Amino acid sequence: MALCMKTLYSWNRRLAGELDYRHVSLQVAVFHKFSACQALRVSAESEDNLLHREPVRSPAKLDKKVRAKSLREMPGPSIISNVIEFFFRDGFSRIHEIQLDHTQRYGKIFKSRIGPQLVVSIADRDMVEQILRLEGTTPQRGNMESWQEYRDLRGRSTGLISAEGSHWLRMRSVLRQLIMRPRAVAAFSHDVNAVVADLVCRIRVLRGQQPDALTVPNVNDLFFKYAMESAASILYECRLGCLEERIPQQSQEYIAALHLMFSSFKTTMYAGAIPRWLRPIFPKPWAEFCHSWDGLFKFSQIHVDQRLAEIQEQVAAGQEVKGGVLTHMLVTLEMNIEEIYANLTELLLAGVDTTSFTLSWSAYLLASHPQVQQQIYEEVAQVLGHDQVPVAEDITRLPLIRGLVKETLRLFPVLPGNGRITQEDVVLGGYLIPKGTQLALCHYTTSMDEESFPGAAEFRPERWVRKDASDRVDNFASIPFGYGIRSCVGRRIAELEMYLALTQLIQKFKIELSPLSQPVHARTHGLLCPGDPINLKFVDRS
Ligand code: HEM
Repeated sequence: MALCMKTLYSWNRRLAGELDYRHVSLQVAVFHKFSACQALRVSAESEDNLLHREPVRSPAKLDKKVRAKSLREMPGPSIISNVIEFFFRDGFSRIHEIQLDHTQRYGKIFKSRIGPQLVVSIADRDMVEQILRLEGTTPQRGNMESWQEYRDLRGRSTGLISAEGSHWLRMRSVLRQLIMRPRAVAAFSHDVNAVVADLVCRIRVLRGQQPDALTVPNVNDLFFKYAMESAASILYECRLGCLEERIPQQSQEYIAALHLMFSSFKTTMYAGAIPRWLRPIFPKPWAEFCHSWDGLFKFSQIHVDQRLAEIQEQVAAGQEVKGGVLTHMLVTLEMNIEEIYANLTELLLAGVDTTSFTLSWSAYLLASHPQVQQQIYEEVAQVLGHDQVPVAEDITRLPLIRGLVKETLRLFPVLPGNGRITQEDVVLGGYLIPKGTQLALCHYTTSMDEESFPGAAEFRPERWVRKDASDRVDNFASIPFGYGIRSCVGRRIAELEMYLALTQLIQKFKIELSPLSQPVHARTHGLLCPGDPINLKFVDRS
């Protein structure tokens, strides 16, 4: 399955009659999308080189006695079957299902190829672990050429998602200090709770507008605004007004730019896939791609500049400068101003849809499983009573709330797959994988593995609750935030936002399916998202 982007690219190139595949610029505009597609790679080596690399004895790190097979011997779907799957059977919206299907057909390691491009998909917990544990200091996910091209064009910096090598490492170490340390993130509880309070008010307003006075239609729209507002309150240290009746113009423009980036699958895909020389003939995708980035950067710049001006005024008045993430960045200048713009842009971009889809799925799963919801409610009521507002420290006493989020992300991993480029030769599943190969880590498939998760199709948050200290519930079969040095830098922020919102929603409301709701199925639109609107009733607990 690991093929969607390549397939598309190749298709375009074939249509154009171009046969030189060597400088493929296959990239998706949005990193999360691209990871989910699992297919974007610019091979440093031609397919010939990769496929005909002679089988060798395994490298020293791996089993020395086993003779490794070459990639030529690895099974996988043919080019033509992928073209049919993706272009004639709407494969782009079923990437997660195709991942499962290909694993069943070809095994837990298989290759997909188009021309010189090759992706090796891995759908095995232990192999995923092996790869991620072998990572060096600056792991690479995949090619980010069109992101880089936009930044070069506008004289912008790369941020954490798009940067590589030592530049990435330097910025990562700054951000890690600011948003990954548990104590630093716990300090944001108050800001996030202010947004949760607005979310609760908004739910009351929205349901009041419905005939039954209970239903909130399309909860993802609401959770999108919550995720954006709460991420901005932490990162930009200000409120955007997304949960107000009338959203301020500036925030509306940002939402439009974000929607353009995320919702327009074609924009993000074709921008990277269409070769530069074809842009005069098909100008729209690249133009939309740039337009969307312009909007996202503009928004960050306005907020960063605003905070900078405030700090300058405080300094001029001899006042002490206090603040959070942005203030720290602006005062210490461990990153230059362009890097600050770029990182805030990319952090917000990465943090909104991911969190809002997970919240939507969690609410949907709770509504579909009233007994599980009751169990979690009882835990919340026991620990916090009916009106104590939770803070980060309380979450350790709410194992089922944590289990709820983990189980939601196991069933609906927002990124159903992720990418890595091998930085040295490795032997994996008996095959020699040469340095420079694009790997697709099939997280959706490993999450559904019965051996790792008995009753894998069932929603069981309690499976994540440790019975005692020796009970190991974490494993590489479900790593929704990735693993290791290049894992999600926003994980703790996302978790805080989700824990605090879900705890209060469960405390205040009984969440039920609305009769307006049809069963909701997942589809891939870059990320794994609800394929239909989720309409839920929020019934007051009191
Ligand atoms: C449910 C919510 C989220 C999920 C499931 C998620 C998942 C992921 C995953 C799987 C990766 C790739 C990790 C890897 O390659 O090993 C990633 C990277 C990243 N995420 Fe998240 N994410 C979420 C929320 C957020 C939030 C709220 C932010 C920002 C505040 C954020 C910012 C980022 C950034 C900047 C990267 C790139 C890190 C790097 O390359 O160093 N994410 N995320």
